[in-house]
Amino acid sequence: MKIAPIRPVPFRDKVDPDKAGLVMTEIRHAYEADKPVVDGVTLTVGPGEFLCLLGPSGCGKTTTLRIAAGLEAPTEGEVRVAGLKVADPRTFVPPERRNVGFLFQDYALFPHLTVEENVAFGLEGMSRKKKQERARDVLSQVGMSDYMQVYPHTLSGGQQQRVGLARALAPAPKLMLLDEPFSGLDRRLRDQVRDETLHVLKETGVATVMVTHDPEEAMFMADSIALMNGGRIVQMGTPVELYCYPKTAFAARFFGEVNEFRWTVRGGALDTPLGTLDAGTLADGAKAAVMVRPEALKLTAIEDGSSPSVVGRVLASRMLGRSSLVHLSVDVPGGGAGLHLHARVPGRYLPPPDERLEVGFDDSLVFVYPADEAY
Ligand SMILES: Nc1ncnc2c1ncn2[C@@H]1O[C@H](COP(=O)(O)OP(=O)(O)OP(=O)(O)O)[C@@H](O)[C@H]1O
Repeated sequence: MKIAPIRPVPFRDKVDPDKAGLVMTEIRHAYEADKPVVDGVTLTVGPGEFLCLLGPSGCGKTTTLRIAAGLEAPTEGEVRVAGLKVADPRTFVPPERRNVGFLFQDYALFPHLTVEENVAFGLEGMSRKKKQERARDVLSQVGMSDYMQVYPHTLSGGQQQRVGLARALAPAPKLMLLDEPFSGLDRRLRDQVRDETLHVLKETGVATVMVTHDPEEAMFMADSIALMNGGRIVQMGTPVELYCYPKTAFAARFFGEVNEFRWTVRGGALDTPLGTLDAGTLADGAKAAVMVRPEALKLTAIEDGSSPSVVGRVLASRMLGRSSLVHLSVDVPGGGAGLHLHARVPGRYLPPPDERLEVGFDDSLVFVYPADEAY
């Protein structure tokens, strides 16, 4: 299997809508009157761009994908695939005429057809020989040339998924739609299949939208991520923008563990037990929700005779494989229970309980929100 380098895609704001793989404008959808599950979704997926729809269960991401696919007609809004209008209140182009490829978790292969016949099945308007050639080409692209004449039941889950990908790519769609395609695979296989899928899709250069509820998977696959909650896109951007600059407490929490505590703004700043933080636009006296990623905390041994400004007492240390998690208590002014914080450090680092360590932090991974929006 040929592995192509992954090249950056142009920034989506500069994408010509006529050249975009998908443009969805002000999409609304309700299965029951007055209960919208998609509520004003607007997005563009540029040529060759990989966009993940990410969000918690029930936030409307699958419905958004189904609307792009033509498996659902939107109640309001417009959908364009490769420059052609495929849905608006007066237009509805069915899925098979939208030039889209699908890969779903349960998108089963036909058991009575060989791998090659499965892939050739959806090809139209070409001779038998051409269909066979095309099927062979895409099967070679996904590394399945050696299995063309076998039946799907003899293949592993990962191999079946590769055939599913080849079948979806065979008609050279302008847009690929993937709905949690790896969730049926066990973890090790999933990592491998998703890596292969990413490289194949990038080599093909097809615009892709994938639904996932797993932020790590989204960051692994995507050029851009549309984070959804309650039927709306609450933040859209690159993985770095979402992880390092979450605009809301919801986004900060969704992308990974955060240490959280409330603090009051005094003199335009937050004078927290970890150090002084910028209060942003929060007024004096306002309550802030402070969120600190565990990997933002830096732990160092205290040298004899030194007196660091922030000291944490180790409560427990746990090895998690690639990293270690240290539970700490940091004193708060005036005594009391102390702040219970988790620090994530690379590799094996297991300081014993009660050891005292200097605590520093990387302020690019510390976020401050108005407490009334966060809780
Ligand atoms: N065919 C349907 N009829 C009625 N309600 C539906 C239908 N499909 C989905 N829903 C509801 O619409 C809401 C959004 O569902 P959707 O599947 O789009 O969300 P999701 O973010 O993909 O969630 P999940 O990850 O759990 O699939 C949910 O409350 C769901 O119960």
